[in-house]
Amino acid sequence: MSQLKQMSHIDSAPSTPGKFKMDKASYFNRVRWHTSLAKLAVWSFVFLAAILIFFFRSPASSPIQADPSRRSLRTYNWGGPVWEKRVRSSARVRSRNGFAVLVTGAAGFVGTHVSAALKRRGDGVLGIDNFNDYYDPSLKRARQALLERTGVYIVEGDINDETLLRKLFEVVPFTHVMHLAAQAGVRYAMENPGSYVHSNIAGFVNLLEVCKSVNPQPAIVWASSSSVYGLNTKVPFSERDRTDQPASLYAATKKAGEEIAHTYNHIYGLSLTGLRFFTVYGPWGRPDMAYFFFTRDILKGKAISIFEAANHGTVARDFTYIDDIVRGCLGALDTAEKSTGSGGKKRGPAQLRVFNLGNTSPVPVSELVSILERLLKVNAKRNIMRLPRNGDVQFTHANISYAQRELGYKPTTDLQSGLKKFVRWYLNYYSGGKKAVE
Ligand SMILES: O=C(O)[C@H]1O[C@H](OP(=O)(O)OP(=O)(O)OC[C@H]2O[C@@H](n3ccc(=O)[nH]c3=O)[C@H](O)[C@@H]2O)[C@H](O)[C@@H](O)[C@@H]1O
Repeated sequence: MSQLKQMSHIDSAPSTPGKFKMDKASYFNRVRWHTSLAKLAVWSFVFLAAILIFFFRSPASSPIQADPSRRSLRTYNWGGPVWEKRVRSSARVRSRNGFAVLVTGAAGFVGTHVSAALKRRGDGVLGIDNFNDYYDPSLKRARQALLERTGVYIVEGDINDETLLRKLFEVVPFTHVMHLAAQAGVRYAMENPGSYVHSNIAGFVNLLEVCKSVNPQPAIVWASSSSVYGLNTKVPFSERDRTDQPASLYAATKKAGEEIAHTYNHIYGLSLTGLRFFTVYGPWGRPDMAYFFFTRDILKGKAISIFEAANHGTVARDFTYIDDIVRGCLGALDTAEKSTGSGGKKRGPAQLRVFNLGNTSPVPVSELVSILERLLKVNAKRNIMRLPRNGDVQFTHANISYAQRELGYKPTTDLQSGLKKFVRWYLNYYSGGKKAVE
């Protein structure tokens, strides 16, 4: 700065002492020099501002705009002695013969409930979740806070991050993995197909790659879906039925997951149990599911679309309450045999299972709405619509005898009782419990 001042002073000094002669060329040069300096400063500022706006733009608020590639570009902070201590402490087993379980998708609906239940009974639990914005991430943060109070730590990261997964297994020799991280939702698959491939296929393969190579290999229980039954018409759906006509890309990725599980079991001796969940609902549920947004819209006085099939055919679901699903998940973990491989090689045949976890009593969607109307004491504005061709199937109905026999699975909650608990939670969570439930 002082150098600059000095230079300009020397430049403006009269060439002949006593006579000040204006040197036009040097004056204009100086003015030009100042102007270009100002221009440079302005352009640098604009350029910097553009870069800042690009990087710190707020994320897309609607799930429809969410971009999985942007999600996968996110970097997460992990590592260091304090972090490792937290991981170890969360995964510490506190009961005799308890498990050390890595729960993927721990900030998700089922993940939160399963993690809490495992922790309650003394198992060590560590969660991992990428907190993506498919639906309101603040709900995921609230679930995280809930789990933190019970001593479950959720590592923020993606199941596609191999380095992170390897690190987790280095810090904790997990005996089990409860794999619930997934891109869920049947209809959204038409809008963002890449996110299903990213989470349900690439993410699953990455997880299995890590699991097959660690010693000891963990046993894996993971979430498949009732949607693999696709366009089947024979009910109730049995695990022995065909699953080769999926109606959505979501269903196709879950079906692919079942085949991928077969491969890793066959080649590497990984113990794998797939659970076909049937439309799980309950407190802390997913806002993209019909029972959840019907509740929100009915309360707002907004019309809801109720789907029906051709010729006024009923659309129905085998809605399954979260606590029943949690019992099924724990039953699957408790009966999972050890993986048989080591050093990335199979050493003997390993367990491979698939179970339906449903309620065995399908309820028409119109009946679901009637129950909600009674609980909320508000009449819904019903807009009856033909079932769109965007991945939905007309009905689901689980045969659960295999899970009953092998896992001791026995659902006990009917839709009316389960929705009552959901509505109570919903009103409490969103409006401070001001509205009453019958
Ligand atoms: O069972 C499963 O495997 C799947 O269950 C649900 O999928 P879905 O049964 O389609 O659940 P919702 O999206 O909540 O729909 C429930 C019912 O409401 C109907 N619906 C949905 C939306 C709407 O606007 N109107 C309407 O009538 C659907 O056709 C369906 O019959 C989940 O969203 C999937 O992630 C899960 O894998």
